[in-house]
Amino acid sequence: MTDLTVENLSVVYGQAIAALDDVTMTVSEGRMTALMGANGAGKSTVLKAISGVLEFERGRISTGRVTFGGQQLNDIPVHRRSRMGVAHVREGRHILSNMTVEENLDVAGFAAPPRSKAETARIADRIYGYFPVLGERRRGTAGYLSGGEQQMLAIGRAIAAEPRVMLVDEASLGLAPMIAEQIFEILGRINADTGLTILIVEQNVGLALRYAEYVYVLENGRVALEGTRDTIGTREEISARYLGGDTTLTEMA
Ligand SMILES: Nc1ncnc2c1ncn2[C@@H]1O[C@H](COP(=O)(O)OP(=O)(O)OP(=O)(O)O)[C@@H](O)[C@H]1O
Repeated sequence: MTDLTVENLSVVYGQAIAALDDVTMTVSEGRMTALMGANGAGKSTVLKAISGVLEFERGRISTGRVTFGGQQLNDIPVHRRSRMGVAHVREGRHILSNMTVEENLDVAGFAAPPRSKAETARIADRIYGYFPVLGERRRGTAGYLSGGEQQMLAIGRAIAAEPRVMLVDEASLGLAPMIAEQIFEILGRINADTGLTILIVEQNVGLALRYAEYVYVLENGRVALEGTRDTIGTREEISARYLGGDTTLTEMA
């Protein structure tokens, strides 16, 4: 099994800021798993420790390990992790604003092993199949896309690298509920069609519980709750207990 595991992971930024404390999680192959929690709970740090970008932020794993398919990732540099199939859609939609949609996908494909022109076109077509609006605007400048379209492109760029596991950080942030729902519906479809393992960080409890099969909730850098979608509790309970009862985070159109 190509499971992704985080075992007894503690992470520190700089000399002293403890962001994660003994976190253990399993992201099972082929599943969509969600990681929830209030602001500052440590959600993004988990994703950064998995993809390796932690090192760019003066963060380090103080104890514990990250493994993918049984192989320890801790000391493997970011570019090699992405070659191994770990894709990270970071918060804030990292796209190349001055390039076209098509160029964004081409450049992202360089993270994968070299491929032919025909293969590149086939993968782009698959991405346009999931996100038709990107296909319609393939020659348009990425920076002029709407927020939702830019989020779609950020996800498309991850898929262009043909990952084995995709980490998606707060895909719904700042988007209209309908657009966020649409993006999650597509993520669910990609997961179902291709069996791609997906780990989402999400503050919108309603969305996370609708699309993820298994859910972890972080509180102050520790796993406070975990369970399957059906057993973990209602979105009202999770919101009240772990997100300060902020219903704006759980409301859906
Ligand atoms: N680059 C950094 N340098 C120093 N401290 C950091 C850094 N990144 C995060 N932290 C701290 O680590 C803790 C966890 O942050 P993290 O971003 O992982 O939380 P989060 O749950 O993703 O929050 P949010 O929902 O606000 O994005 C917080 O206390 C945060 O201030």
